[in-house]
Amino acid sequence: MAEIILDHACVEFSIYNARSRSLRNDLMKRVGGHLGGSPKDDRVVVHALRDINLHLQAGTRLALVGHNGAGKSTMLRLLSGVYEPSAGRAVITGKVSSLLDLSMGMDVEQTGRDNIILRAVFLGMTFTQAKALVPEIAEFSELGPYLDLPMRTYSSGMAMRLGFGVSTAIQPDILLMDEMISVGDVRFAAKAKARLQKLMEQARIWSSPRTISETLREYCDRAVWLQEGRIVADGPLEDILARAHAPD
Ligand SMILES: Nc1ncnc2c1ncn2[C@@H]1O[C@H](COP(=O)(O)OP(=O)(O)OP(=O)(O)O)[C@@H](O)[C@H]1O
Repeated sequence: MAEIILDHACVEFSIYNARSRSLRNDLMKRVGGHLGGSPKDDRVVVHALRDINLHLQAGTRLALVGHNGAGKSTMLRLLSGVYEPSAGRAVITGKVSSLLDLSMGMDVEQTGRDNIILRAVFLGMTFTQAKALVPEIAEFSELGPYLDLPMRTYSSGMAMRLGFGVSTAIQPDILLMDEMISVGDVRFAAKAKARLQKLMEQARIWSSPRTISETLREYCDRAVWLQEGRIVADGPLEDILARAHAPD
């Protein structure tokens, strides 16, 4: 069963060597960080998420809204298990696919073919399952002979196609995305969008902070509004969007 429970979860980042007084003061003012222990301590602690309580069950289509720096990306990383809460609990049940960093686990010195396997294993497949994926990803990514060259010879679009192909080949229970990913020319982008939509329809829990608004309305029914790392509202998408975008 797919389910995510965040129970009074907090995420903090320590920034070391923040010696400059103006930098420290500015950071504290902007992000609510506090100075570390002793007066000689040149550490600033940024509270990226504070006291988050959230329960996502199968069927949840969640949008995260909030200004820059509100904590949306940190929340996705917490939901995917990349970050552990510094306080509180995060209980994640189900297979999570995170389209946040498409090339994580890949090695630019290896060929595209080998990197399909590396990335798939990184995402939780066995070596045998990963090997079986290669023909389908090779066809989807349309890299032709480049597939047998080291990835450092690829353009950024080519690397993106490969990473996107592998990341979307795995059927997740929980799908987390940062934004609608652009993967090349118009024809390929249409093909990629169709693949992504299939994945979004099949995932049991789906969450993203940055999608084009039509997609947000098409796919999400619930929204969480974040401000300075706290949830200030959680409810039906249209209500939250109206509140979040209302003039002060
Ligand atoms: N690795 C990190 N080290 C230190 N501080 C961080 C780190 N990652 C995020 N932060 C801080 O945590 C806070 C929340 O950042 P986050 O990236 O989650 O915001 P966001 O809502 O996704 O912003 P944006 O819309 O601009 O991408 C910000 O103050 C940011 O500076």
